[in-house]
Amino acid sequence: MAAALKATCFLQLKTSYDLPECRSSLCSSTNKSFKFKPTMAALTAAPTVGLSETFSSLKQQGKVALIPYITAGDPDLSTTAEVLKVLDSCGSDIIELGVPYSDPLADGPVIQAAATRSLARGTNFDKIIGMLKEVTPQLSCPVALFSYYNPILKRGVEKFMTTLKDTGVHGLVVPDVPLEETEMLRKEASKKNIELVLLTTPTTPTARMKAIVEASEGFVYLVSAVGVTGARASVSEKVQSLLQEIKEATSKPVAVGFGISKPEHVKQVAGWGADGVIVGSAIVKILGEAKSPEEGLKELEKFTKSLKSALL
Ligand SMILES: O=P(O)(O)OC[C@@H](O)[C@@H](O)c1c[nH]c2ccccc12
Repeated sequence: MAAALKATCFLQLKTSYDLPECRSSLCSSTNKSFKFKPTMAALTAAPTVGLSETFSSLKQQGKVALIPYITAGDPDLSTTAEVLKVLDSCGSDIIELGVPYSDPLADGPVIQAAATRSLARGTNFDKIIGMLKEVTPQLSCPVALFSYYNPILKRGVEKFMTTLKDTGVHGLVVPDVPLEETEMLRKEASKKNIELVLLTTPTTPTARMKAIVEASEGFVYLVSAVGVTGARASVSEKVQSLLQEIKEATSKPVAVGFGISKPEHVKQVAGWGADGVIVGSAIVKILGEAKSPEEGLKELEKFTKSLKSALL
C-alpha cells in the first residue's frame, strides 16, 4: 500500500529536453518531506489538461477525482505556492484555489477567517496571478480558480478571463453568479478555453438543476448540504439520491463538496457514485492552525495522503 501511495504521490515532471523523467516525491511515504527545487528545464512540465479531460481520463481508469480547496495567501503566498505543489504531488486531481474576498457570503467561519487573514497580509488578485505564473508550469493537475462574482465584474469579464488563460488556469468557479448571468460569463470563459463550473444544491428545483447541469462546464458541483461551507460530522444520505437525479440529467462528471472532512466521508461519497470529491474547510483549517508554514505543509501532506488512500 505504501508503495502504491508513494507511486501516486510522485510528482512527475516531463521535461521538454528529452531529459529522463524527473521524479520527486514532495509527498514521500516517510514522514520526512523536503522541498524539491527542480531545474529550470524540469520546470517546463508538459502542459496540464483541463477539467473535462482530467475527469475523462480518471473515468477510464475507474478513479474518482480528489479536489482540494485552499484560500490563496493564507498564511502567505509563498506558502500557497508550496501547498499547491504538495497537493499536486500527493495525488490531487484538480485544485480549487480561492481568491480571498471581503464578503464571502457562502463561506463558513473557517474559510472566512482564512480570507480575512489573507487580505490582512495584502493578498490581491494580481499577486495571486504572479504566484500562479510561477507555479502552474510545475503542476501536473489543473487549477480551477474560485472567485466571487463582484471582483470579476470590477476587473472586467474579458480581461479577467484573458488573465486566467495567460496564467495557465483551466477552470473557474463563481459561487454567487446568478444563473441568468452565467450565459455571458460562460461565453467569455469559453473564448479562452476556461471551463466555468456551476453549482447545484439540495434545494435547487429540478428544472433549474437541469439548466445548471446543461450550462456547467468541466464538471457539475453538487453542494451536499444547505448553508455555508464547513466540515460536518457526516455527509447527508440525501447526496446519494441527488447524485442519481443529476446523473440521469447529464453525462457530465459530478463532484460533491461541502462538509466532507474525513477519509470515510470521501469513501462514502465516492461509493455513492460521485466522480469527484471536494474538501476545503478541513484543509484550510490545517493550514490556519499550524504553528509554522513548515508544520502546515507536513500536516497537509499527511491529511491529503489519507484522503487519497480512501479513493484508491
Ligand atoms: O469547505 P467545505 O465544507 O469542505 O466545502 C468545499 C468548499 O470549501 C469549496 O468548494 C468552497 C470554498 N468557498 C465556497 C463557496 C461556495 C461553494 C463552495 C466553496
